[in-house]
Amino acid sequence: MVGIEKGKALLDDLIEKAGGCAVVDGGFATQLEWHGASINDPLWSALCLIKDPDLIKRVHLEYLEAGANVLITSSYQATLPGFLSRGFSIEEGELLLKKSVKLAVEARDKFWDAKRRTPGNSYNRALVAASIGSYGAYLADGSEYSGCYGPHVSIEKLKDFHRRRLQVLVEAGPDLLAFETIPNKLEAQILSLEINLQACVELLEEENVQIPSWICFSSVDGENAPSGESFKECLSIINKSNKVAAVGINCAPPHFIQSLIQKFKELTGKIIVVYPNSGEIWDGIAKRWLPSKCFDDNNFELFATKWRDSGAKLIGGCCRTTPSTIRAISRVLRSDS
Ligand SMILES: C[S+](C)CC[C@H](N)C(=O)O
Ligand SMILES: N[C@@H](CCS)C(=O)O
Ligand SMILES: [Zn+2]
Repeated sequence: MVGIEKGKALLDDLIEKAGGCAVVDGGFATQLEWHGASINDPLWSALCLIKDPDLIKRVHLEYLEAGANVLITSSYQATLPGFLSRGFSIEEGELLLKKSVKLAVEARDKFWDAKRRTPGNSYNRALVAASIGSYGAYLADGSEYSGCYGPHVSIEKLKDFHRRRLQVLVEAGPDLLAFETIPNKLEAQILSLEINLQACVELLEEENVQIPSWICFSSVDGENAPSGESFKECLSIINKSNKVAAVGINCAPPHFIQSLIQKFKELTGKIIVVYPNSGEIWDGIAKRWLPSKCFDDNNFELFATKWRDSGAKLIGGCCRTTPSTIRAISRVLRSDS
């Protein structure tokens, strides 16, 4: 087995060994902030790649200790234009992107080595998913939750935005790519193969990416992508790509998840991945989380089994969830698998 099939087998194996449902980590930026990192910045969590890489590794280790089977890298808002605007050269920006994968791989390997030395352990090595935040994340105006990219954003522009970062992250050697908070069909479209759609010869195909991806959407109404486009439309495009192993929802309120899993089950045969936020709402202008209908760790524990029973095979948390949330999810999924 080679290339993409080998990568998919690695993911299937992880899920199987985890008892049918593997655990994704939780809010990465949230935990950085809990440790005192100041990330109110256009680079958001990626600022720590410059300022405090040791903290990034520490947070990855905390999520592994909490039971995460998949680590998502610190590259959500790490982009070459973002680094260039801070005075870095292209080469330096590319090194920062690579560093995001390196830090997660080092944490994963350190944790795995320690576990392997424990007699009688049945620990399975975690996978590293390189985060690729949406164009809206880079814009840093909250548009990953609205899908409003304005009239001048074409498929070509989005492909140009994603292409080099995708190449660099793949070269750094993660196990998976995690496209996060995709808010509209146009952006999903560039990530998968749909030869007959507009000018779109899709990026994963063009770049002949040999590791599997997941594509996760945000949602603000619990039924559609934030742009208002239906998930039926979005998934019909993604379903045609063999490069995409899993689809799902991230950073949406947790009370939307159950019905969205049921909807996705009807629309795709791909692995379903869900990692909602706490239910708080991001105010992209004020740059802060507003309280709303929230889940605490007990709710996550209660709902994780329901989400698994509905068909999700990768479950974790996104913004405003912490290692304690992941510990609760991991404990409940392990105890009755
Ligand atoms: C997942 S959101 C909370 C990340 C931050 C956002 N892109 C911003 O920069 O405002
Ligand atoms: N994985 C991202 C958040 C996506 S909304 C991070 O915490 O950096
Ligand atoms: Zn999030």
